[in-house]
Amino acid sequence: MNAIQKLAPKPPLLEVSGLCKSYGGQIGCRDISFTIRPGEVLGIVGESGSGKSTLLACLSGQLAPDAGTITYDMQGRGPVDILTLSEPERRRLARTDWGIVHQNPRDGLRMDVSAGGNIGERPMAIGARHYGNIRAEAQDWLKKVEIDLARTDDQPRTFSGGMQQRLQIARNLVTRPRLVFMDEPTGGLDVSVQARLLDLLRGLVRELGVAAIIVTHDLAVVRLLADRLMVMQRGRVIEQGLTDQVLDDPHHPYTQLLVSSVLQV
Ligand SMILES: Nc1ncnc2c1ncn2[C@@H]1O[C@H](COP(=O)(O)OP(=O)(O)OP(=O)(O)O)[C@@H](O)[C@H]1O
Repeated sequence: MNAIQKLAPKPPLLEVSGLCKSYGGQIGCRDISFTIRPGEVLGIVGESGSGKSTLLACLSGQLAPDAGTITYDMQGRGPVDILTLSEPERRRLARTDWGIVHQNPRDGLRMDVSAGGNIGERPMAIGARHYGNIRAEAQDWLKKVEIDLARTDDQPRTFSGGMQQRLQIARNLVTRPRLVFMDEPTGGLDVSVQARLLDLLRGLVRELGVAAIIVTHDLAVVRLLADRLMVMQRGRVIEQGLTDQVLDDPHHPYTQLLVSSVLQV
């Protein structure tokens, strides 16, 4: 790589343009455009009903938008409009290049499969076959997310909420995805458990250089994890920029309310 190539900005990993989704007459999200570069973490905040989950569901292929394009730089293939991918192609993308961390770990884990099995399933789904290696990798990830190896063969239903969430994170990161979607990853957990989980997430995201889109009500979460921030209100993006800039010097009156905590999101 020459000096000019080193200095050139990385091409976008994800490019979203004019994305709209309505439910009948009800606006879900409207005219959303942004880009994410490899390794970048984008936070999305806004009050309840502002369209965060709708946007995340469209981006991660769980919901079909009414208009707009979502271009993803697929490994070995280059930029593709994910809305034109076939269903098997999109499923493969979701298993390999992407991770999805749900607010409720029950939505992202198989509760009747052991903790080790929950992690090992992902590498198996993309071709890993050697049982010893799969188990070793699963245990390596259990260690990374601070789950006692003695619990490898236990089902997640016997885990606490915080442990389940850490297991869900390990399950998603084991295949080293390039983009992870997270919906309120610390929601529903005790404050002390949230703080530890956030620390862990921050370390893993940095170590792996993974890009992430994090939807949250919690400004502390974006302050700690997100490079850039998008603020949504009534389905639209009303302000976006570097996280510290938006939070320290908010321009839109709604963002000012959010930051001054007058408004409970
Ligand atoms: N399945 C649905 N049918 C009809 N309207 C919906 C549906 N899902 C969402 N909406 C509407 O779309 C708008 C955006 O909702 P969305 O769930 O995306 O917001 P949100 O910001 O994620 O809210 P929350 O923080 O409460 O999860 C809201 O007005 C909501 O009522």
